[in-house]
Amino acid sequence: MSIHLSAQPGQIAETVLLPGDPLRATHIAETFFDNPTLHNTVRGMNGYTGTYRGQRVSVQGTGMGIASSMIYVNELIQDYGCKTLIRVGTAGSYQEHVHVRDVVLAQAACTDSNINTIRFGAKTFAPIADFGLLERAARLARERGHATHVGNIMSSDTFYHDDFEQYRLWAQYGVLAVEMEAAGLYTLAAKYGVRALTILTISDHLVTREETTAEERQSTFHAMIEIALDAALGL
Ligand SMILES: O=P(O)(O)O[C@H]1O[C@H](CO)[C@@H](O)[C@H]1O
Ligand SMILES: O=c1cc[nH]c(=O)[nH]1
Repeated sequence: MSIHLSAQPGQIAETVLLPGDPLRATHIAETFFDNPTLHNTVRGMNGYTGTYRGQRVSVQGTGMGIASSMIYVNELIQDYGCKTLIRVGTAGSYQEHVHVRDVVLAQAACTDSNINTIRFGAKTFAPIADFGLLERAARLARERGHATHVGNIMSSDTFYHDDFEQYRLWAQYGVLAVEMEAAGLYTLAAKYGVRALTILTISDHLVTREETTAEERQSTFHAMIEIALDAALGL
């Protein structure tokens, strides 16, 4: 047991998928895992372990934002020995050519969060994905023909910005989309020497203002989940 997870030692697999939404965790376990067992309900943050194509795998909801998700990532690595952490999340597109339902593989994550100012002061740290995982995921996405983009994203502490248009600066620098956790995940993965990747599905569009429903966000977006599970096979 850790402070925020009630799983017993050994109950969580070395590979963990990390959706922000705990109900997406339930959906993933029920749809993709064989023999899933629920190992956490503390704070309603559902976590399950099962097998996928014969390999043990877990899924753990992290809540929204870097602050919440880093608590789970810390405990999964330090208390449960997890080695491969793949976030499967939703994101808002910053770019006209990155459409709703497209997949984004986050090669790196900018952030407006203070997490790395606290660590590194005025010097900046570049939070990046594990290259091996990224390469596997990119190959799988290409083979499956799913509209997929690889590049930089923004992990923001703020969902509702006072100035909606502030995203345009990041868009000018080629940032593809915004979510709220990847920079924290990548930073902790670097600190502890484990693999991490963030795979996102575009759920809404800051340029066109197109949106998906909460139901779609919770239970569809299967392409990214299959890419995440298959990219981790054999690791
Ligand atoms: O769909 P999830 O994984 O929660 O990810 C995105 O959705 C939430 C905001 O609606 C934030 O957590 C953001 O990162
Ligand atoms: O953080 C997020 C997630 C989805 N859509 C957004 O606009 N922001």
